[in-house]
Amino acid sequence: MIEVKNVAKKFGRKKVLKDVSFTAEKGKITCLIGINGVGKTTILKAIMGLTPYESGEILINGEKIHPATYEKITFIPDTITMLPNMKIREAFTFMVDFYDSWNSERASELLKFFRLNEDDRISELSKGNTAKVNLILGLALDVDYVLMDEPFSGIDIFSREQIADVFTSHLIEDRGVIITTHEINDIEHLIDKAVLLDNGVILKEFDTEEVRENEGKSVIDVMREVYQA
Ligand SMILES: Nc1ncnc2c1ncn2[C@@H]1O[C@H](COP(=O)(O)OP(=O)(O)OP(=O)(O)O)[C@@H](O)[C@H]1O
Repeated sequence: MIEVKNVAKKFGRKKVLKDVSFTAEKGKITCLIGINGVGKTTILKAIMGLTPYESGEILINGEKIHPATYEKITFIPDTITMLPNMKIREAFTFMVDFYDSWNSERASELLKFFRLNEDDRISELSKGNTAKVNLILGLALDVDYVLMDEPFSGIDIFSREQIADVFTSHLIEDRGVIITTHEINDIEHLIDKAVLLDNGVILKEFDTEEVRENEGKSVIDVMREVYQA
């Protein structure tokens, strides 16, 4: 489990995170929802140990992040971090060199799933295909948790559907996934848990299926109640 406990973070004098607490479990897709600039990326970076925070605590499987944790968790940023002149194949080789947890078989399977060619150069890919390669770079790692920053942002409906298919396939297996989004519509049916963020605090954290069954409400219904209250 990933446990974010009372995390506070400032950039200069601006308090971006005031008191953020939530959990994300293995085997579940947790979605961190909030408008642009609310601090979603900052939370993912804090979980990864990529940005310091003033107070609070973040635990991954009960432990604070340490070097060995990077074989258990990965972060897929919203822009690709590979050099543009690399071919997809070269990006994969780079990953092999850096991560013990790289699973070449899964990478090939994902490449086939997305109908991409390993000889394609990253700089020559469309926006949607770049997003798919970026996703493969994270999903082909045998890790417990995958953090994805806006994986559906700015890409066409067919690419979005293809990416959504990955979430319901064996390629995710029993991993814990945290996705951020400011646009819930396309992914509402995929997520197990929603975490609503605003003004530096978590306004609500809920099990989407439970709320649907017990209260007959969709994620959007709950968002309306919470954000428009
Ligand atoms: N390195 C930084 N220095 C100063 N301010 C920053 C820095 N990084 C982020 N911020 C500010 O912190 C706030 C939260 O940013 P963050 O990127 O976490 O938001 P977000 O919810 O992920 O937004 P988006 O949906 O647009 O990606 C923003 O107001 C942003 O301007």
